[in-house]
Amino acid sequence: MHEEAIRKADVLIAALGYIRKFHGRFTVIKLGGSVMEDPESLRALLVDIVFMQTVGMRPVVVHGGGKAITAAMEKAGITPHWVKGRRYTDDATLGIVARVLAEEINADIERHISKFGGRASGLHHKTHQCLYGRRLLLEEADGTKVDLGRVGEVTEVDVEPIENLCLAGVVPLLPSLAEDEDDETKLLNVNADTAAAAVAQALKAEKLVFLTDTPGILRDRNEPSSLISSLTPAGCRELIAEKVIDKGMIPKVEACLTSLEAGVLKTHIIDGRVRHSLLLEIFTDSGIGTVIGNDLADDVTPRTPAGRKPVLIR
Ligand SMILES: Nc1ncnc2c1ncn2[C@@H]1O[C@H](COP(=O)(O)OP(=O)(O)O)[C@@H](O)[C@H]1O
Ligand SMILES: CC(=O)N[C@@H](CCC(=O)OP(=O)(O)O)C(=O)O
Repeated sequence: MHEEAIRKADVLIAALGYIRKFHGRFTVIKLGGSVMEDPESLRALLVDIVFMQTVGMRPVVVHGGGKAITAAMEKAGITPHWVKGRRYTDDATLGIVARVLAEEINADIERHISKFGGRASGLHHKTHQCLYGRRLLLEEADGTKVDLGRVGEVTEVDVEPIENLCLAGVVPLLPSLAEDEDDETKLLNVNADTAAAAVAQALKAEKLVFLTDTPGILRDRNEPSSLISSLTPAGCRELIAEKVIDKGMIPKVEACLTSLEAGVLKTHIIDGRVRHSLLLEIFTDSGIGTVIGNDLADDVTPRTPAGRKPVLIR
């Protein structure tokens, strides 16, 4: 019992350096649909976020909810349709996206955070809109325009309300919806990874953390022990060219690279299904997922069975 108590104190002391280092700094946390599907994982993550806020860090949550949107569309008899990794968004789909993200998921996260003793507040078109954007225009290789409907990209972030909530000890919660800068009565559906990157850049955040359903970036997607602990932007580009980084991981890594270029110090891709993954990544030397930063080395050393890997100062 005595030993166990001392071990607990050691853990607290080990966290102290990180708490000091990140005190008053913004960490943008992106919650993806895959993580939010599992109530137990979500609960543990929200407790981590309450912990971060309580010790004086400034967590800011940006969330998607792709799986819940798909389920709601199917219930409404609309078949989801994907174009270049984005959900084709007609007006009926946009209505569902806005309802599911802002009124259901956002409100649910807010309720849970308050149940765990924290304070959180949704920032969106029903409360206070902070993300503004324009329609996303993509082209095929032959120059033909791709029609994505009401899909957008963020062009501007109103940082003041986000900062004010953080200063007041409240966690801001932003769904990945932007107001159309060409028509203020309309919304745009934004990929949540790119929305999180836009918020991290605007806040000049210390960290941008993606919580997803894989241990991090894997060299072999079917082999969790092939986790790559740390990467440089150049290392990421090589892995994209080699198609080791593929599919849903591409927008995440690209969001990491643009954020690093814009001054965010470190970006992380971690497994939101692991209990307290956020605390383990931020408050321990070894972390649990992949960290991408300008001043890191590409570290592809496999982990030992105990999950240890070379010490890395994050
Ligand atoms: N090298 C890689 N390492 C890990 N996952 C990868 C890699 N390349 C592609 N992926 C895929 O990316 C997925 C994560 O992206 P996505 O499904 O969009 O997550 P989310 O819903 O959390 O945003 C993983 O489940 C995996 O299938
Ligand atoms: C344009 C576009 O595709 N938008 C996404 C927004 C939600 C999202 O990105 O959710 P995840 O993070 O759970 O994937 C969508 O409609 O699914």
